[in-house]
Amino acid sequence: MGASLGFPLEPCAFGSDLCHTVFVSLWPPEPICYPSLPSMRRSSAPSQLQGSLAKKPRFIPPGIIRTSNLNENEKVNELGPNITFTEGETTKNPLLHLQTDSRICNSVLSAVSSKKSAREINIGKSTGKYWPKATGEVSVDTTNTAFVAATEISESKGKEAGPGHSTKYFSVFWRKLSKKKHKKWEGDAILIVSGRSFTLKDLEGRVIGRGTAYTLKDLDNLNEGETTVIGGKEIEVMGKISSDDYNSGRCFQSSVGSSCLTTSQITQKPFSNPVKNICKSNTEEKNIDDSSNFKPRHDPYAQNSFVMPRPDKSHQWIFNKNCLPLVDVVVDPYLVHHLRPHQKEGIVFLYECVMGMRMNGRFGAILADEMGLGKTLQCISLIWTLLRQGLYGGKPIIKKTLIVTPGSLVTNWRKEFQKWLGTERIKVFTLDQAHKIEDFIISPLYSVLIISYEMLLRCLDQIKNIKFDLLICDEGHRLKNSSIKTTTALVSLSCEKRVILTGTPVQNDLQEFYALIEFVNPGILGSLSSYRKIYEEPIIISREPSATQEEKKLGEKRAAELTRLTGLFILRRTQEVINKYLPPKIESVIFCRPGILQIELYRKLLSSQAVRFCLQGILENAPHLLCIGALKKLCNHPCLLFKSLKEKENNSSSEQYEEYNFSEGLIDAYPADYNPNTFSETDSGKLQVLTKLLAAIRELSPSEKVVLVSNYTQTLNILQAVCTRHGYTCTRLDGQTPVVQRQQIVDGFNCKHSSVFIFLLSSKAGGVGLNLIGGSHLILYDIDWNPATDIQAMARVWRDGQKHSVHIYRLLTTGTIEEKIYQRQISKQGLSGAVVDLAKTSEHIQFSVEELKNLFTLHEDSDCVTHDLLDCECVEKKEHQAESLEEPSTYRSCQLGPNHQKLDSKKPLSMSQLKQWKHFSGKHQNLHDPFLERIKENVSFIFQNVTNQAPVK
Ligand SMILES: Nc1ncnc2c1ncn2[C@@H]1O[C@H](COP(=O)(O)OP(=O)(O)OP(=O)(O)O)[C@@H](O)[C@H]1O
Ligand SMILES: [Mg+2]
Repeated sequence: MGASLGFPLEPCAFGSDLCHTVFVSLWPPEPICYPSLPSMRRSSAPSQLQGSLAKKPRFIPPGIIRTSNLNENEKVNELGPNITFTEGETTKNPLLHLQTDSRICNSVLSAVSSKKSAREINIGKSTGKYWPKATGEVSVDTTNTAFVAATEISESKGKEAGPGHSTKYFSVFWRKLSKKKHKKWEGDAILIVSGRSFTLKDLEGRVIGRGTAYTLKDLDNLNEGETTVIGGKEIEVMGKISSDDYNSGRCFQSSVGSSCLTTSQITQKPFSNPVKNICKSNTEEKNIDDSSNFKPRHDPYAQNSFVMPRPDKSHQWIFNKNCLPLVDVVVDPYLVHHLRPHQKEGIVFLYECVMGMRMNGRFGAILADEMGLGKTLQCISLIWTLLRQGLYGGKPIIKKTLIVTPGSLVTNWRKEFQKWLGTERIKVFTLDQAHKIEDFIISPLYSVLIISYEMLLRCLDQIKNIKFDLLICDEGHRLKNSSIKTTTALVSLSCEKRVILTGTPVQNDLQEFYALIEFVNPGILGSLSSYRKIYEEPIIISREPSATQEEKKLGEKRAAELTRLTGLFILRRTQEVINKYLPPKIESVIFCRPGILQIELYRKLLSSQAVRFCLQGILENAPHLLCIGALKKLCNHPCLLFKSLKEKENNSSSEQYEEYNFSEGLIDAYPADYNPNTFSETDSGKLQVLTKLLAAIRELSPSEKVVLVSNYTQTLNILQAVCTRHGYTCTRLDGQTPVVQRQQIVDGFNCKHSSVFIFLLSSKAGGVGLNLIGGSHLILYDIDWNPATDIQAMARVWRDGQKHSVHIYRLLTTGTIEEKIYQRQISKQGLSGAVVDLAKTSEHIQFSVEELKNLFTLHEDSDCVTHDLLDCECVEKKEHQAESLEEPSTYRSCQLGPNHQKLDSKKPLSMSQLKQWKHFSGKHQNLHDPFLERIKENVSFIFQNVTNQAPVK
């Protein structure tokens, strides 16, 4: 390619003697088509190439970075006399061509020592599926890689197309009709023509003109360069657009995400002639006499070396202005032998993103690996590599890194640095009460600052004055709202290499998704309004049941395009990739029979005026949240409801309770001398099960520990009281725990020699990010509307480093609202494949009257309403009665017939998947699980699933 480019083939002055260890770029290594720099969007439009450019300022849609103000001609001149374009290439983006042309990669690398071929970049070996390429293309193992975004989201209104006509699309310039002499085009637009009607849309997707009654001939025969007047606007046709380009939305943002040359570097730095560069580098070279800089820091040819992908020519062109030799970036072997294959893949992904190798001019990434996959280690490896090494002349890529994380994880980050790099290699600074930001600022020792989101806001002014080259936001889904203070604060930092880490899927809400993307790669999806028009609206419309085929198709295409675009810088792998490193996990959903007092109170509550009011269908101001809250409290323990009723009774401002006569008769249902502080364990089905379970664990596995999770502080108080009653040592982490103490508490629990038996955890306060591998039994005492909260909590113990088999118990009160919430979690969320966001609570859920009716029903005669709903064959055959827990999970009694689906753990558990779990009535003779055996008296039903079960010999 580019054969006609007369590039002077001058070898780089550094050189050949380094060839055996360094891959030296012979700049320019071979003839390259250098690009014309401006936005390439419509440079091929004949109207622009016909000399009319000056009077038609190019319109750049928001979000597309302008490359230069120069016009085409000027740029071509700047390329110098030796550079010409081959015919036809002036109208393309040669760089884009370069990047997608694998030959380029080959030719660059051919300058490398012949050892290269004998050598393998070892991550390729280890995963067998992933191979980094110097071209910036990346192939990712898609079996375990679910790129976040929108496979579920689908799609739009193709109103512009009338029936029976093929729709045509044109890119046009437009301006208002005017009699002025010197008229200017106002912008680019897309003209959609269908039969006798047309729609004109600007590049933000807004309709700026619409009309009918044009003769078919007029509109159908529009040709490039032709001008016409439609709907009061003058247009000039620049070219036809394929329906595919329109449907995918590419025509609106064609330079976004397409790896074409839209880099901010080019915007910021003046275009420089490679010939001049060479001269410049020759002089600079004299100043650089430390040739050892040009050696890779670690031997790239050593066995198991882990070498980062090399840059392609366009990257070199942009970032290696001084023509420094290219040096292999090799991850420290000290780290490499710990890395799992998926972590190597993740490190390459992060490296390519922050280096701008995946998308020119974009340096952001979202690593959305599921919980426990070691996002921390992947980042530490990245930081350590970039701090010490660099592609061009070996110059380190970053100097200072800022890590922002929830308060409870600040110390954990420091400990992870120590764990993986020791104390000597790197100095990290954690900001807390004892360590002030001033100390970080004045000390040259520290290259990493770890800070909580809260502290960031407090020290923002000082932090803004520090130059950070890399910004990592842990549990970064909190940045989904662009107007909150934290996001605004982080956006105000000038650092352009930004990484968000999150274990929570980010694509469920398209606007929040936009906010996260906008944070890491500002402008990549255009302005919010254009994003809405081009992606969000068509996608949402296409999901409505009333959507036409056309709308569905458009929405699907737009969703696919959004996935493609964002997939370049979002990576998500699921738990399965580390399953093999983890011990077995036995997950049980336990349906606990409610106590007598519970049932009585429950009935009373359901017949209360408040509940009746909710069911009348007037949902506005209905007290349904109040009722739901009361039922949930009752399920946890009647004493919780008693306390809140008494509080409300004494509190005259609680109009709500009075208005609906809420406590009417309820208090009377409690024994006259009821004392909530000396509560009885038998009054709550779940508490009875819990105490028996704790006793069984204590007795049968005395060395094992328990994590006990609740969403409510008051419930944790009860659970803590139970621990004290039974003499169990416990520790507690909830929203009130001071941040500085959190890690200490976690460490104390995880310590092998600690005497603490139970870790009481408030899932909302401390669920995210914590490692509680000291515990091997995790009990979820109550259920949250949001499956993400529960999933987060469950992931705390089944993690790397866990030595015991893990038991997860989810306690639900049979027949009550808890079962309904569970069903909602697994049916709605499971079916859509989505996990709602952590911040969503029942306040965000809209309930229909039907749903409320269902919620406010007590099923007293069922052992398990959830199982009744499954339509399971075992009901007739009574198979589950006979099933043994020891059977491997492949031998399930309730396999679905033709509807049988393979378990797909990438999605939350669905109803049909639940059917495939082993399940038993509490009356079952032999549960073959010593812990469950001890509790079965109070249990009506159990579902159980075993992951990573040791093979049966
Ligand atoms: N390659 C590895 N070998 C052994 N242990 C590892 C490895 N990678 C990570 N770990 C350990 O696994 C645990 C989980 O890692 P980490 O906290 O980074 O997970 P995460 O992806 O951030 O999860 P979350 O989303 O829950 O925060 C940590 O204790 C970490 O030290
Ligand atoms: Mg984490």
